[in-house]
Amino acid sequence: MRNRTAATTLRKRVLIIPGVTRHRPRNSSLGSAVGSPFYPALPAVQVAAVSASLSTWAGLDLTSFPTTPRSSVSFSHRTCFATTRRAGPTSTPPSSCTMATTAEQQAQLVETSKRLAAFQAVKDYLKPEYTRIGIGSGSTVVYVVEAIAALGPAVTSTMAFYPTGAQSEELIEAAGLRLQYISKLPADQQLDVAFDGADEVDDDLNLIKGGGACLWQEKIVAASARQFVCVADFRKLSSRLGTAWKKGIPIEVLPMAAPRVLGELRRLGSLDPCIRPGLPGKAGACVTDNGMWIIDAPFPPLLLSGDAEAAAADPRPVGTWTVDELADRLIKIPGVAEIGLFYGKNGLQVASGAQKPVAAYFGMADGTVTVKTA
Ligand SMILES: O=C[C@H](O)[C@H](O)[C@H](O)COP(=O)(O)O
Repeated sequence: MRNRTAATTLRKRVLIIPGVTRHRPRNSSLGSAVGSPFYPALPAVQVAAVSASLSTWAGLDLTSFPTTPRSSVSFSHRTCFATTRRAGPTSTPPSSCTMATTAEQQAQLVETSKRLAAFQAVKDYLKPEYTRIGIGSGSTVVYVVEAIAALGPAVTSTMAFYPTGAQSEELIEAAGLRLQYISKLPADQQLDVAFDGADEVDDDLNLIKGGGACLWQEKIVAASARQFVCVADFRKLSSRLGTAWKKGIPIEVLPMAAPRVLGELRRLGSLDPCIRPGLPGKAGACVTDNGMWIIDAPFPPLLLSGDAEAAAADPRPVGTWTVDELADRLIKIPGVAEIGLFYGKNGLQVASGAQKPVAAYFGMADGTVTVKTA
């Protein structure tokens, strides 16, 4: 009863904006962005509600939420809206979680959030009839593999798993899943689905990836899948790329070209781009699975196409780009192997080669999972 009341209250707060298929609470901080030159049109991303006995299904111990009273962590059917914000500290957990005071508690909260999102994404997108599954890189994907392995051989024995690098290759093998390589995938065939993490996700489901120095193989695997599904925690949910993730856009470069690429990046308005160090594990530059280096290139928050159209009358500040504009410029710089912007189309819009996810799952700090779909 308590939860039904909460859901009803939230539904009453939904604002219907003509021409926009997005749901948002009236008091969302995004409200102040509506009508501003850079944030005039809310993108066509639907924010769906997810809940439903997830803890039971995922086998989670809710007491692992260190600070939220058990009674307030509800998985019964309740509406959960995206908490997307325009800028600033978008990763600040809701007030119900501010009791997570120690670093250890915060870290635990993040891990639990990742795991919740991973189990829900696998539940929703891994169909028993699928045979080819892409597995991305990073700390969140660990839980994706855990969720898949938990389905047991009855479901997974007919599936082959395609890694995006050395880490995911090890994850697949350690989970007892069948390893296969994207180089063996016939050109006229696709993966059924690929799961991967992200460093930041914007309102149009553009992504920043590569924070862990994996992006090139990830992009190939994502673009080889009919559906790419992103799994993340609440810190990654953002309105515009570059607001929460301040380290810059990861760019994989040929080492001998790095100085020239840095120069080009500065000319495009990047604020202090730099070669990522391998420290503390390795002296010198960070070397990717592909023998390349990573340059991290910070830019001012990236606009969506709708932002740019509305701002056409005003000259944009130097270095202010839309995601698509910047990505198209970066990928053309000689020496750039691949960029950590996943942008353009998703698997619902094109038959193959899509970089953007069809859905992004965010484990929230209050124990719910928010899903954004294309
Ligand atoms: O380079 C790493 C990959 O792009 C990861 O998917 C991304 O950094 C997210 O990693 P995590 O799940 O550890 O936050």
